Amino acid sequence: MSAKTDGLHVRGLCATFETPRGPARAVDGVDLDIAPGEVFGLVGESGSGKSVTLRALMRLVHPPGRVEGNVAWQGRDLMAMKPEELRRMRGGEIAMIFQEPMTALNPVLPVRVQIEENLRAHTDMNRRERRARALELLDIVGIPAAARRLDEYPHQFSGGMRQRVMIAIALASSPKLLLADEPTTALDVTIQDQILKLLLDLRDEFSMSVVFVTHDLGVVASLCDRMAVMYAGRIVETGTVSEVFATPHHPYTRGLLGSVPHGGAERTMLASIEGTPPGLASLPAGCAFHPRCEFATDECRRERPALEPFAPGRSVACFHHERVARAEELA
Ligand SMILES: Nc1ncnc2c1ncn2[C@@H]1O[C@H](COP(=O)(O)OP(=O)(O)OP(=O)(O)O)[C@@H](O)[C@H]1O
Ligand code: NI
Repeated sequence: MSAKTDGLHVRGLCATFETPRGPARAVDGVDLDIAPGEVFGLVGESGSGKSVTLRALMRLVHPPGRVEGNVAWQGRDLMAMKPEELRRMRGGEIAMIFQEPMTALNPVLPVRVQIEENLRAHTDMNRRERRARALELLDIVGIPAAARRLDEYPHQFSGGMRQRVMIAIALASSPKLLLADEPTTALDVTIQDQILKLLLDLRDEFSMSVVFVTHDLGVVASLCDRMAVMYAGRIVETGTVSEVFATPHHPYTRGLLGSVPHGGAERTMLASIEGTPPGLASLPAGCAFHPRCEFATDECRRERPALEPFAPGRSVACFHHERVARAEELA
């Protein structure tokens, strides 16, 4: 593992669950490098392992689930951290936001108390400073009449406002890394846009890194610097967003991007691809994507392609990636 001391560096991350059909590797050898201030998009079909990746790297996969691999954050080894140290890190330097805010919010505590709790746990502010900062945070996330709303309970907020409350709580600790798992999917489009814009502003203000899990390619195009595409627990392609959108090298990426106009930042969900994703406990031999792939050859049915660099900053796990890229250029 490299000795880089800033950002997030993940090597060989695996997460395994026991299922009635045998062990299922939901995350299988994932590598990630996220620089400070970088916004990184993680995409892939439902079940490809995006959420488990985020949980695994925060060590939130509980037994009998197992996690292996190396995760270094600012030069510190998250996998070797004591539970106490890890708890301080989570919700502190590293914050997480999810699709469903009610799971992250405490229904019986006013919003003010929840923000101030987080400030108390993760900053050395005194009581007066915490009060002032709580108000400021609700303001930052764009909640109107923040002073009045501070003493309300989560259920008194609408879906979009509740999402903002969750973000305000997450940001109370001034995180350096935000793990965002489809935090806007449940909201209507205008509110989604406001919250995404807010996240970008906050990225600038706090210079935090963001790992963004989403099904929305428009979000990736307008928000993210680099991206990775996951299939059956593995990363099959990575690169800058503009390069991957312009010339996908993996047939799966090509399929996902199918409906996106080149360089377009329209709100476009991942295209659906013919066939279904494989069951994790019974992956096909060779490349897991081969049964759905129009480029597949005997080699693909026999051997599993490794994720390999083919250009600066670009990697792909496909024996035929040059053919795929050419097909894209001809299209
Ligand atoms: N606790 C668990 N026990 C067993 N299997 C699990 C567990 N958690 C997740 N999985 C399996 O791991 C695989 C990856 O799930 P994950 O939630 O990461 O997918 P995802 O890419 O986030 O999908 P979505 O886009 O629907 O959120 C799935 O097959 C899922 O069923
Ligand atoms: Ni998920």
